[in-house]
Amino acid sequence: MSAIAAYYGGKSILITGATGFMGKVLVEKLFRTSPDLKVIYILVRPKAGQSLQQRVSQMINCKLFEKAKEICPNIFEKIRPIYADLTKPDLGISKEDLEELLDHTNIIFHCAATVRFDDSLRHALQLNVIATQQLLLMASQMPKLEVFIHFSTAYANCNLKHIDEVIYPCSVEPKKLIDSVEWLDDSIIEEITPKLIENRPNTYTYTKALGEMVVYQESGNLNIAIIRPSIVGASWQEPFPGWVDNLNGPSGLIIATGKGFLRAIKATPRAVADVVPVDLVINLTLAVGWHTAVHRPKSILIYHCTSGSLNPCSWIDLGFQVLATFEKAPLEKAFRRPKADFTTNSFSTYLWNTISHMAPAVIYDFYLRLTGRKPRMAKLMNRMLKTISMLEYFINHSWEWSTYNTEMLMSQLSNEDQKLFNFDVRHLNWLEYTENYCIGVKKYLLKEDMAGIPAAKKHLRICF
Ligand SMILES: CCCCCCCCCCCCCCCC(=O)SCCNC(=O)CCNC(=O)[C@H](O)C(C)(C)COP(=O)(O)OP(=O)(O)OC[C@H]1O[C@@H](n2cnc3c(N)ncnc32)[C@H](O)[C@@H]1OP(=O)(O)O
Ligand SMILES: NC(=O)C1=CN([C@@H]2O[C@H](COP(=O)(O)OP(=O)(O)OC[C@H]3O[C@@H](n4cnc5c(N)ncnc54)[C@H](OP(=O)(O)O)[C@@H]3O)[C@@H](O)[C@H]2O)C=CC1
Repeated sequence: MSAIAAYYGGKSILITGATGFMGKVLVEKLFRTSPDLKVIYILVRPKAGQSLQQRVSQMINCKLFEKAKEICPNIFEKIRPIYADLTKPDLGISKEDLEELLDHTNIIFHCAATVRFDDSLRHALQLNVIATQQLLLMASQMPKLEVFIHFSTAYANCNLKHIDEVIYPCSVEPKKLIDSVEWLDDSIIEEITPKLIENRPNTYTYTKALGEMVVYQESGNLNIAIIRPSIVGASWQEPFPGWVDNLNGPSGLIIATGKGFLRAIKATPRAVADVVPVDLVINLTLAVGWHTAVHRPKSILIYHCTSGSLNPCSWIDLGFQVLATFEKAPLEKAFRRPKADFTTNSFSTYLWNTISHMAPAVIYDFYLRLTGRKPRMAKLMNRMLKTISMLEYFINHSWEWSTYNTEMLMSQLSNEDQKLFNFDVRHLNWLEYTENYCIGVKKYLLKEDMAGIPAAKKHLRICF
């Protein structure tokens, strides 16, 4: 009998960010391994004119949940969507809903965040820091709460080279900053942002670091653990290989490469591509939840969920593997033949961007105009270059993360739990994983049919 699966049985679990990439995988795994759990409360905001119930239906009716629905046919009854908006006071939760949450919640997984690299400091603070603070306050009023799991990122302290499983202080107190942005004008906040984030690349990593400080400062008597994943990619094994549903992290760039838009990128070829599969992150999360609840460590433990120190893969190897997969299973209607050159300085990057990215786009737009169609390629290319400029920092630096707590936890699991909640990245075969990732991107993100591969190959023959 799995101790971890048994722990979640009969529990009332509150999840923020359940409609996001990681949140969905967390909900799915919980239902698949602990179908006897009592209820999962998910904090959801209405979006794109959809009601909460419609959002839940859309989530549960996607392919990811097929297996879980077989194992737990009453998933719909066990999910209780709660209207919430994490940018609002009291998280936008109604009084009645709040009472229900306070009375019943046993476990909290706090996944919600803004993961945008270009967010304003005000908005990133609101979601990644203030909402965390409010959720902790709510948690402190829950008599049945056993554990609070907070999702951070391995890059919260990307201003350091070696990162231990500890909380590092930021130069400005989160509370002081929160007070200040309340009365400061947006233009002034924008002006001071570079000074505040210091040598971090964006407000995301900075506010995730502040979020950790808030967790530390406001933990009170709560039983808390923090998970810090690095770059989260498609699923490795569960519930099936290659599942991914958004463009974040490497996924968007994998598509851009497969479609022949992105043919060169400024990167340190031998730097570690610290990607971790989403199912591995969720397995670790559930194991941490169980361990923290059962063993109640004296202080907040931080768990790095990274691959570089145990099973490293370089950006150049990843690039080759992506190209090799798209040779066997190309994406449909590629703009150009896939290629993945790595540039190492600003001048060659500028040259490549002009010759290999912008020039073909401008020429193609000219052709579209000549044939009476609307030009679109240069605009798309500019957008891609902007995205790359935001991600470049992460492919041109290297970090070392210690994984003492993660390894300690692994050694404490029974054989059965090590299999059912496998988070041992040493078993990951990068070649196989990357191939499944690219196929997953093709099937689940782009919704391309595998039967179209011969036509896609034929199309590539006429590409330049
Ligand atoms: C072969 C070699 C592989 C190498 C592979 C290297 C991977 C190297 C990853 C490092 C990654 C570190 C990750 C840290 C780990 C965390 O802790 S955080 C989690 C990761 N977070 C992210 O990845 C968020 C990054 N994205 C953003 O911040 C914003 O999307 C951007 C880049 C600022 C763009 O903002 P925007 O201009 O407002 O655009 P947005 O509305 O978001 O999207 C505009 C268009 O761009 C597209 N797009 C959005 N994101 C992407 C994307 N990532 N890629 C492509 N297109 C995209 C959208 O589809 C959209 O197209 P349309 O639907 O309009 O046709
Ligand atoms: N993906 C990655 O590579 C990594 C992610 N992480 C961390 O993991 C966690 C999950 O990330 P991921 O799943 O990728 O992120 P997603 O962007 O896929 O999901 C974010 C979730 O937060 C919710 N959310 C955002 N704003 C609000 C709001 N105002 N009110 C209520 N809910 C809101 C979103 O809801 P909605 O569906 O309505 O938009 C969504 O459910 C985050 O804390 C992130 O920092 C850490 C390392 C790497």
